[in-house]
Amino acid sequence: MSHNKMSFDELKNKGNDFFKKQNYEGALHFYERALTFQPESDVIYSNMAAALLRLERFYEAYSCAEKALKGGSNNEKALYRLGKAAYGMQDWEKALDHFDELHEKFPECPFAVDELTKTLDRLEESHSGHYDRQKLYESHEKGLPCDAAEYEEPVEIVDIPGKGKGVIVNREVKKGTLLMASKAYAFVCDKEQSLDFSNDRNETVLKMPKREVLIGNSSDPLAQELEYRTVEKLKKNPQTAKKLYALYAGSNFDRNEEILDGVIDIERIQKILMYNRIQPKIMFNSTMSIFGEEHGIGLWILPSYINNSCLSNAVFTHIGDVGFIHAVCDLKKGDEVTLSYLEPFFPYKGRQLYFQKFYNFICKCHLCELDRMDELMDLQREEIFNNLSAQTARKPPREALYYAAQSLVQMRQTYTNSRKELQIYLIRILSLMIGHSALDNSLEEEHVSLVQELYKVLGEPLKYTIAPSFYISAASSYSRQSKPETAKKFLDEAFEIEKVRRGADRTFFNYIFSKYQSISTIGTISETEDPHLFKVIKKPDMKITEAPVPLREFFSFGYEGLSDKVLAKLVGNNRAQADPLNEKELKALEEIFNNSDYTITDEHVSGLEKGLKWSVSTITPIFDVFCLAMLNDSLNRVFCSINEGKGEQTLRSLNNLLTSETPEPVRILVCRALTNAAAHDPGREMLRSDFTTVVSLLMKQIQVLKSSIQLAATSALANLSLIMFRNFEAGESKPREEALLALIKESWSIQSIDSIETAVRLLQAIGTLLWKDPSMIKISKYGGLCGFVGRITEGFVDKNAVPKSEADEIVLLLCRKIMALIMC
Ligand SMILES: C[S@@+](CC[C@H](N)C(=O)[O-])C[C@H]1O[C@@H](n2cnc3c(N)ncnc32)[C@H](O)[C@@H]1O
Repeated sequence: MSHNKMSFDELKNKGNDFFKKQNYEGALHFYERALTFQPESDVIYSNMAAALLRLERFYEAYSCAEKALKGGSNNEKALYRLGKAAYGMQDWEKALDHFDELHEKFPECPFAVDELTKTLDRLEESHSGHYDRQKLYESHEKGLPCDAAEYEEPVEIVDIPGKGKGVIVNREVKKGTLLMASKAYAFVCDKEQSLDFSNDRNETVLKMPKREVLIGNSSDPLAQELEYRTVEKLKKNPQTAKKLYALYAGSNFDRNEEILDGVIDIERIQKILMYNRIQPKIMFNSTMSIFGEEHGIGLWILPSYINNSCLSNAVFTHIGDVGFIHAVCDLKKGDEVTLSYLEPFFPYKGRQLYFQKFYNFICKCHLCELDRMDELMDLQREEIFNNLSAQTARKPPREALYYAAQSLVQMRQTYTNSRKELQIYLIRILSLMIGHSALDNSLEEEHVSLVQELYKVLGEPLKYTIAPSFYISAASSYSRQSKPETAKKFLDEAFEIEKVRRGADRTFFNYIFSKYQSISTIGTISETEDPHLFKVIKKPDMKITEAPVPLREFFSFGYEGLSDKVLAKLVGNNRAQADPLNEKELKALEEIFNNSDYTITDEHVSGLEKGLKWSVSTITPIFDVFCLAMLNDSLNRVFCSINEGKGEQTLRSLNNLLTSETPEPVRILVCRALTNAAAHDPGREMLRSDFTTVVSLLMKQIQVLKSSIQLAATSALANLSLIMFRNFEAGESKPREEALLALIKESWSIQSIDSIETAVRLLQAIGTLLWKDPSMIKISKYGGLCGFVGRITEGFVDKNAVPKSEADEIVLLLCRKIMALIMC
């Protein structure tokens, strides 16, 4: 039937069909046409309200629900939709009135009480500023919307000479006070990065009334998506144009200009986003916080009015799209609220360039004024720091600390006493030293005392941007040294800071801490006497008890899981050989197998040598023994040393066996032998002698879809990464690059990973391979390693869902850690 000839009922039914199929735009089209027959139809208005609610076009939904209510046929639905629309408009009073009426008139309505309770919660938040952060956090983690009201009681927007508009406090407030809470106008979470932000969206924007189109000028997909969502929000709720267009958009735009309804001023929106969007990861380096997992980019209207100070008196944090601003100093009535648009970690010149380039202003805050007066000294400081960075770049941690300690003395001398609290370069050196000391377990004492030293140097405001992660890392160190008391002290300090900067109470802090502290200290905090503090990672089912990156020790395949059948098979297979092992040699291999206290003799060596020449169909029991022999210092030397032993020959034979013609059980054992070879120096030397080939061959084994072979190969790979990492620390970088290239090259042929243990090993191997080397990170970035890491992770964990097991969590954490490494 032609649509033009449809009756009212047919149009209504058609609309309902579309609604059921969740095509709300389609439904609206037919409802609107039905209205041409019956312009006052309350049923149609009520249905339209429902469709508009689904489309989040709250203002129109409200007006349709009002009309439906006037018609009066089904007041229950109309009232409910009216309340929902008011809720979407964040008009809590109105929503409360409608839900109240709904409850009163229709006490049986199943939704009324829930909606009333929710609305009352929002009203309470908007008046008291009390939020259930854990609930918000859990919603966000589950990918659900974060339901929260705005709060702005203690602040006001005013004109600030020389800065345009700004925010002041309208009363005296104490440090830690919540100054505002704001629901983002538009928001994109980092977790969504893997989503395909569709390309044809630009077209939608182009079709709209506009002045000029510049869309797509930003290359960051998150920023582009934010722009898209901002425009979408405005399109759906044009009534919000006024508050959006009132934001600062640079000197070429008059924020008071009347803009016709429905006009999407793209150029202005882009400028508004440029000047006002908040991206904590980049601006405040919040990876340094234990809450660093919550990242995103958003436009928050009220916080957009806050100006910059490099030593800000407030701090921005967010849970999903709900932004919070807390005072981090006591403030007097009328004081301007400030945020640091950029970590003050950056030196003066860098900060100024950043502000000029991205925000078009010259910062005259207290820190910048001091730095400006001190500019010559700052140049000298920069030089000292840059020299130190170059000097320590590829040095082992101990040596790096030695140089840094000297620079620290030099740096101290560049500061006069009057600059006690603002010694950014001292902080930078100390942070660098903390970073180095964290790489070496034997430097734990130094690590902790450096953190303490940093604390003395940090001024109040800096504590809130820089400190918590350092406290946590010192707490972990003490915990590892079995000093739970001191560990707890540091953890308490971290809590005190998080209490101020994000209003965390102890329960929430512990909740987040137990969930995320493992990002930086995964699997390394041992149980302490205070189990509620260091609950940490429970042992996952699959025995992934440790998953550190970079790896701390070599993996090895031990005696567990071997049965006496191996020996019986050895004896049996020996009988079938043309040149069998003699009694003494058999006995010697038995000793290796039983790990009895043996001193190596010629028979141990000759037995293995002979055995390794057996055919692939009979060789497995020999390999079982050979794997164990690799763990023995002397046998490892005999078979692996390049200079004194048969290293070259052994590696060649092992490599030759890693072809597809070799039966899988043998290849598994070869991978295990390669893994175990790393147990001693000669074995490491052997593996180092031809990294590239070994890495390629191991990666090929991962292409076989079987857990045992994948696990053996990834374990060997992880060991190789650790060898390379250690050599890199000692100044050698070339083989690492070659190995990485080989890994990337082979990675594309890996279809699937069979077990979560393998995923963990592989991620650890990759993380260790990249650790701390900018050139490797560059290769990874451009070589597409991120995609590979993402694929490994996605095979096990839905990135947007809550991990179901500890093992899932470890995979996710490793993935995040590697991504952070690559994307930083
Ligand atoms: C996020 S907005 C802040 C609110 C803005 N002042 C307004 O009028 O809406 C950022 C812009 O504010 C101005 N601004 C921020 N901090 C400033 C400061 N410390 N000194 C001068 N201007 C500043 C710059 O123009 C910057 O691009």
